[in-house]
Amino acid sequence: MKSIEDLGDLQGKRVVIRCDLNVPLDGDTITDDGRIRASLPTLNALREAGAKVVVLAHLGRPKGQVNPKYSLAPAAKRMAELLGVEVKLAEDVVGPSAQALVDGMSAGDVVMLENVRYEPGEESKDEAERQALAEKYAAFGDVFVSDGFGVVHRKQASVYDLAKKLPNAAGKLVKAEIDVLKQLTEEPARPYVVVLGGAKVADKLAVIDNLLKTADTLVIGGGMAYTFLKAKGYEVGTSLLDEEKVEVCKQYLEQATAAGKQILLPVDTVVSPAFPSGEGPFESTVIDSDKLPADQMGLDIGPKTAELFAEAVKGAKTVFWNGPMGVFEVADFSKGTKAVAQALTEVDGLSVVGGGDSAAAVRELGFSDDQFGHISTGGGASLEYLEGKTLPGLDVLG
Ligand SMILES: Nc1ncnc2c1ncn2[C@@H]1O[C@H](COP(=O)(O)OP(=O)(O)OP(=O)(O)O)[C@@H](O)[C@H]1O
Ligand SMILES: O=C(O)[C@H](O)COP(=O)(O)O
Repeated sequence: MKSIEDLGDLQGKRVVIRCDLNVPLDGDTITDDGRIRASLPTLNALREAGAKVVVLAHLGRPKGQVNPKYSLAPAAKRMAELLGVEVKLAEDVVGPSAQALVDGMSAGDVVMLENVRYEPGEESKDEAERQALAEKYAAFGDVFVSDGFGVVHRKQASVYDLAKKLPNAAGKLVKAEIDVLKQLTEEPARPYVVVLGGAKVADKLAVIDNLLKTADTLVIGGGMAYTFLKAKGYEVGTSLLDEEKVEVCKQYLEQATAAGKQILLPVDTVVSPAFPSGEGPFESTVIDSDKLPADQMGLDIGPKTAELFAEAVKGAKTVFWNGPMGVFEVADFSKGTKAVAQALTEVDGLSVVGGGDSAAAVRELGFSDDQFGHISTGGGASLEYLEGKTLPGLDVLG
């Protein structure tokens, strides 16, 4: 994997860079700008080298449709503030607006294209469709820099196919993330505990198979937990559930027992009649996990679980955590996430938090970055790296 220094003299060259600017938003206010800050070292280095910097990024999952809700406008504005230079945002991804802005660039300028996921080709399973879009991205640059670590697990046009079309290098963020995550794959100090939560249940259940081989204990909370609770034969009310994965979760539980590994699940749950929206206050009750009423939704781990999980975390020598334990954005459902975050700060060893919302959660709940060994910008990407999987966006570089 080359570094940006290996790309030769960048003075006046157009550098297309893939960043992960998938930041949490409340309306159009960014609630955590960590991923934008993490992109700055590479962007600054490119500008200092005299490059014309063309930023590609996604926000959310607009599924190939233009949708102003997923515009990169807030990210472009924040990037401009942090860089201290103008960041012009194109009105389209590869259309006339993008072309005009790229054509008008001078050395050191930064232009951002609109959300790459507005283009159906970006996430297409059809390689030819992705390639055709990647060709258009490539026409905007002389070289490509991959720095969106949070998205390197996706085989998508701006992450994977584009790298095949231009001389490429990994950015500073990608390099730095790998340096830390390597410590977790190469003989981690034990006990090694992995904590999983969040809402991307289908995506992240798949990593458990391999994590069961490397980690000593898996702690499962957040939206991930209910598919496991169902696999144990419990009813989960209206909680987040991936019905198709119940059988797989049963197998994971059996696999763990056979391998002498632990999977810790919530013993109690904070439930509410509906997903919280608006200002609140919200009704909430603590219920044992095997007694969830049919009309209630689990939105946080309960206090007994918080204690159980915190003990497991504190006893570890290596911990990786991805995915909040509950809907931490709402104070009533943030206690479990806070308890786990607190436990991570007390670990006598390496503690790593990964993921857009997970990083946002620890910061929003009052913790500072230096209380953890590392805060990774990658959630799914970090998990797949830890699994030992080949990540398309890394594999393609070099
Ligand atoms: N019990 C639950 N029910 C519904 N949503 C939940 C529950 N617990 C947590 N969440 C939601 O999960 C979301 C975060 O999940 P996600 O898997 O995206 O984590 P992440 O850290 O952002 O990782 P990545 O970077 O891979 O996206 C939060 O918005 C939170 O409200
Ligand atoms: O938030 C993330 O994990 C990355 O930005 C990737 O987003 P995705 O899961 O929608 O591909």
